Amino acid sequence: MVNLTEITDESTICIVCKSYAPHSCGGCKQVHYCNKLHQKEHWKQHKSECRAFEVKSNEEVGRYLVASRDLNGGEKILVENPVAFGPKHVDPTPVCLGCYKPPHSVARCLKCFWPVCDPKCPGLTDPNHHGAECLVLSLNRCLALQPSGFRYEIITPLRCLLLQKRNKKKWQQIINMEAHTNKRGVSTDVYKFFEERVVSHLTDQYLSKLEEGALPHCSKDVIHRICGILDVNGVEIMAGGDIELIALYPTMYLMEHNCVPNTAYYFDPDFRVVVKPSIKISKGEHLSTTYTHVLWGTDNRREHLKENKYFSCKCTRCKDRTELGTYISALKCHGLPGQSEFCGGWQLPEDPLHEKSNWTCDKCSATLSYDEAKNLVNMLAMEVEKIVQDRPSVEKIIEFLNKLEQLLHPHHFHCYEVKHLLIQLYGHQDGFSHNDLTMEQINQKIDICRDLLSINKILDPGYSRLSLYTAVLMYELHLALTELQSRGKQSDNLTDEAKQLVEETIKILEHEPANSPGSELRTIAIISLDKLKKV
Ligand SMILES: C[S@@+](CC[C@H](N)C(=O)[O-])C[C@H]1O[C@@H](n2cnc3c(N)ncnc32)[C@H](O)[C@@H]1O
Repeated sequence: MVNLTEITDESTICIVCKSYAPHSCGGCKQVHYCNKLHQKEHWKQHKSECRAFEVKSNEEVGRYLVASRDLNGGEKILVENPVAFGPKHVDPTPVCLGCYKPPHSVARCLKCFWPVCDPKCPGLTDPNHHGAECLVLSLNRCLALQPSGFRYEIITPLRCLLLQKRNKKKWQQIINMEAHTNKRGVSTDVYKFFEERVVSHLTDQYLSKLEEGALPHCSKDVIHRICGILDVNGVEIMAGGDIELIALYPTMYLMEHNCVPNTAYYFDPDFRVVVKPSIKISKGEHLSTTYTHVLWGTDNRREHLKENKYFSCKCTRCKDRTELGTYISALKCHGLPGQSEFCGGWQLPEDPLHEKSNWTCDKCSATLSYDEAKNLVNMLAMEVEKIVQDRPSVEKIIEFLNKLEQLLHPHHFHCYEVKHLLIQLYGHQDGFSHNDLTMEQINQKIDICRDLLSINKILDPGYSRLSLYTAVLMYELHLALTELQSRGKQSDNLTDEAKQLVEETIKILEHEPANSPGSELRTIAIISLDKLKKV
């Protein structure tokens, strides 16, 4: 029978001498020491980094983080390892459970028979990766011999459950996270979904085969709670290629949501997270991140947050009809019925914090119902999705864009997406290489890039969430400026700007995971910068 207590605990390491470190800094709890002497020795260096924030709480948000001193863009305010991580509990990517690379088509773990990259993958016996859960998965090897015997959704919940034996502190950290269980009752769709996909399968196929008392807390309620905790607090990690994982971090999860976040984060190859301010943060300000997509309109963002994170966002961007002057949700006003001339105004939600607000024009008295506005945007969403998937000719995209701009503000998120596609095809599609473009087309590409960059600057001032979008815009803008130069539009300013744009592209993509589109663009940008320097 499996003895789960035999699996060893991790130790923390002294920052000074790398030996076992049972003490942590009382201020930030982020740095560990073997003894008081090393802590004292390290204080001179540590004091400027210590205690970047404190934990506070209020009724509306629960716990949140507040800057305990003025914070500058570059500094690391939090570096921490995950308490648990693994394949996503919803739509997981099949991975080798030892190293999270794609599994080999026939290689199997020799104990539990789950797919792996190589039976000798070191992570398979490491309890911080596959080692612990392998003991439980081995209890049902017969299932692993069936073609659909691997339900990756259960892995991360199982890893969380196993912490009650392996590391009580981490177990407490997880189980104390918010799960919004009261909004995920038995009759809800979310409950039914997890009951079917995770809870029953994990219980019936594996946990029921454990010795009685091997895992004291493994009832269906506890597993549902863990699924809620992963939904509400889990952070998605792009682990290279198309692989996405999910992780729970012991402090980072306390950061509240804001639709214009003031922090950015990235992961190192061991999934340690590093959080930095993306803009200057003054003492007393709340530290925030974004739980949703920055380029969605207010209605979509708030709906997503309500459904998945169980709160109604009331941030400055959500409160403002124009979304900080970007007009990213605005529709073109077509005036009052019977009116032949356009008033030149924009239809915006009358009260964006009201779930089904009417839309009113900012110039005339024309009004749209919530449903009329929503139906129009949803109908166009399908057309935009098709265009983005099919990537038709540049001519077709321009034609579609003209149609969109008859109905929407040129900054509307649908127009944004189509324009972002257009600037990647202008200069690269057959017959539209930069050489082939007319001056009008090059100038159009330049104008679109500048316009979209100005939106990104407002909605994501520190490039924390739109790094790839921004980097593509900067790189494409540099290509268009370089083409202008090559046509004899000599100007030192153009060269300087092109160089700065490539330098910025490289910087923005600094922490992109290997083999991702971001890291590929970064490599291309490094080569381009080299060429520009030679010119
Ligand atoms: C990842 S947790 C953050 C930590 C949480 N406040 C706690 O005390 O455990 C996400 C939850 O915090 C709350 N929250 C985060 N940002 C919020 C915001 N801007 N407004 C209201 N509630 C928020 C919501 O309950 C949300 O589901």
